[in-house]
Amino acid sequence: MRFKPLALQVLQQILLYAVLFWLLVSAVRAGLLFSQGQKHLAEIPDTVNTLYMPLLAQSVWDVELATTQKELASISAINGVESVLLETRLGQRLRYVRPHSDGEHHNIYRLDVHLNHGNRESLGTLTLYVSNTLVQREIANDLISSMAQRVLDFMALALLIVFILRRRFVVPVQQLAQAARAFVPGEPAPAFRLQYPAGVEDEMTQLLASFNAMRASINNHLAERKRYETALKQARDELASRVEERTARLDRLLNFQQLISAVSSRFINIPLDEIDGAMEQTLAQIGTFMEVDRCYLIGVDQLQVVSMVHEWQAAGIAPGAEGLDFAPLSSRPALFATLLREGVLNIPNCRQIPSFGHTQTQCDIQSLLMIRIDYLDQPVGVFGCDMVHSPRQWQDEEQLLVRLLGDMFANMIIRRQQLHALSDTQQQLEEANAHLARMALSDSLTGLANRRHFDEEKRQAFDKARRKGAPFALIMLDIDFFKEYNDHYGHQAGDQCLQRLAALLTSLFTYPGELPARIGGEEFAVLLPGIDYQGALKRAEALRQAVWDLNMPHANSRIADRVTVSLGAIAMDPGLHSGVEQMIADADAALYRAKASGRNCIG
Ligand SMILES: Nc1nc2c(ncn2[C@@H]2O[C@H](COP(=O)(O)OP(=O)(O)OP(=O)(O)O)[C@@H](O)[C@H]2O)c(=O)[nH]1
Repeated sequence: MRFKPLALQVLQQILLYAVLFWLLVSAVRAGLLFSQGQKHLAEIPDTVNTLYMPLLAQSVWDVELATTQKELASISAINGVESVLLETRLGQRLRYVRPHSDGEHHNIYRLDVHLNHGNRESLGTLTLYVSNTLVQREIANDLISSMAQRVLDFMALALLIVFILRRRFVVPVQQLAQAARAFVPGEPAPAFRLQYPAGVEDEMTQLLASFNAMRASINNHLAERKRYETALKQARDELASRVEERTARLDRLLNFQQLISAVSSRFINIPLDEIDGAMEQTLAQIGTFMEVDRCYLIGVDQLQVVSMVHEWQAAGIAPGAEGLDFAPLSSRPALFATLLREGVLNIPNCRQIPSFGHTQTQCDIQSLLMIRIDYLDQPVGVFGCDMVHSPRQWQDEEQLLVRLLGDMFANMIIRRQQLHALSDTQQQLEEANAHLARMALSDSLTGLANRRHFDEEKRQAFDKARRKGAPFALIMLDIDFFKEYNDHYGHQAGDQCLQRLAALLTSLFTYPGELPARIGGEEFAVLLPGIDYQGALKRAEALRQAVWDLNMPHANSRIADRVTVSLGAIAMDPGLHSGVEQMIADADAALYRAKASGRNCIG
């Protein structure tokens, strides 16, 4: 857009409105002048009659030509009178034309020339030639001169207005515009001043004040906004760091939960032989998670005697609980006594505790966190973590973790103790059961298989031999004159005799499947799988000879000076023996035959 100075615009506006105003005023004025001119023209005859006629008539009466001409000149000078013609009754014609007249006239007035006093006889005729143009010209001249005057006035006034406008308005506005252009929001600047008369207060000074106020307001606003932005940025940064911290904490809590969950699921229904390994594994997990240098679990029994020690160390860290022996905790350094009493030891800086270095074997520890593990209000152990390389301020959540793990360890220590007790009981029970089983199957006096055991085994051996078509034999034997032996040596000696014979049988029949048994008071039998009749006879003879060789004195025997036995040997004959009982009966019969044949022989 083209720049157009404000003063010029104002001037043009004033000129425009002034011209319009002047045109209006001039039109009114022209109308008034025209009306006055018309009236003046109409009044010319009366004016001449009233003002000029007396002197003119007197001069004509007196025939004073000079005066007459002078009067005619005066009449012709009346505005609108183009020329006058005086025609006297004496035939005199005097014409007087207005100077610079164009000879044009529109109205002609004829006036009778006569004296007003005395003789009113007509002295002649005065003819007036009146022209409108003269009046119009007069009006035009008036208007032109008026306009010229006003133009001059306006020019002077306009120059004055422009000068004042420029000094009081344009220049200050330009200065303000320049100041506004140079204004940099946010940069401090002194209040702007105008080159303006001092002590004046008007719209311009108000505009200046408003401009300065607006500038100050913008700067204040910007400063406040900057403060807000700074505060907002700080709040945002703080929020971001809190979110980051919170996220890390949540991650840690999640890992914490996963650790607790992993540990608890590991410990559920864990068998006794895996508990110690699981504790070691858990300590390693906890130590790694908590980023400590050592963590350890010490179990104590009801007398608070150390019963279990597990420890994990980070790489390059020496064991701390290695030196612990299995002695009462109360005999330990004061540290443990304090722990047993207080329940927890949270020592961020061990070097600040003078007694620590003297009482604790692990003098390298800088920080430690230990808790007493309780079960049903009784101490069952100690769980702790050490920092060796650097001191550590233990966090609340770490203490919580240690407590939770302590509770889980408490259960495991108790479970371990209970499983150990249960295992001991089971072992005792198994031993008792085995003893009972042995008791049920063996003879209490001699330790040989008893009758029940013999009956079960003989059936199985018989069936097996029948099934496989293998040979199978058995020997039955009975001490000769044992009643007399008892009678002579006493029942206790009789028992010892039975025991010696049993020991002999045990030493002689050691092949797999061979079973010596006591089947009656002084009756014995031997199962011989895989042995035929000839083999049975040989083994029976060897036995008889061995008994003989024992040389147990028997004073009341009627056949020898020592204890002897009679034997019956029989081998399985599938054609004769449909069951083992038939074999037993045959063996019994053979033994009977041996007895009948004089004893100390094989039937
Ligand atoms: N000391 C002792 N004696 C027993 C035991 N069991 C049985 N006897 C005795 O063994 C004796 C068996 O006597 P008998 O059946 O008459 O047989 P015997 O005297 O050996 O005569 P023969 O067999 O015909 O040679 C009885 O006197 C029983 O009291 C035992 O466990 N200990």
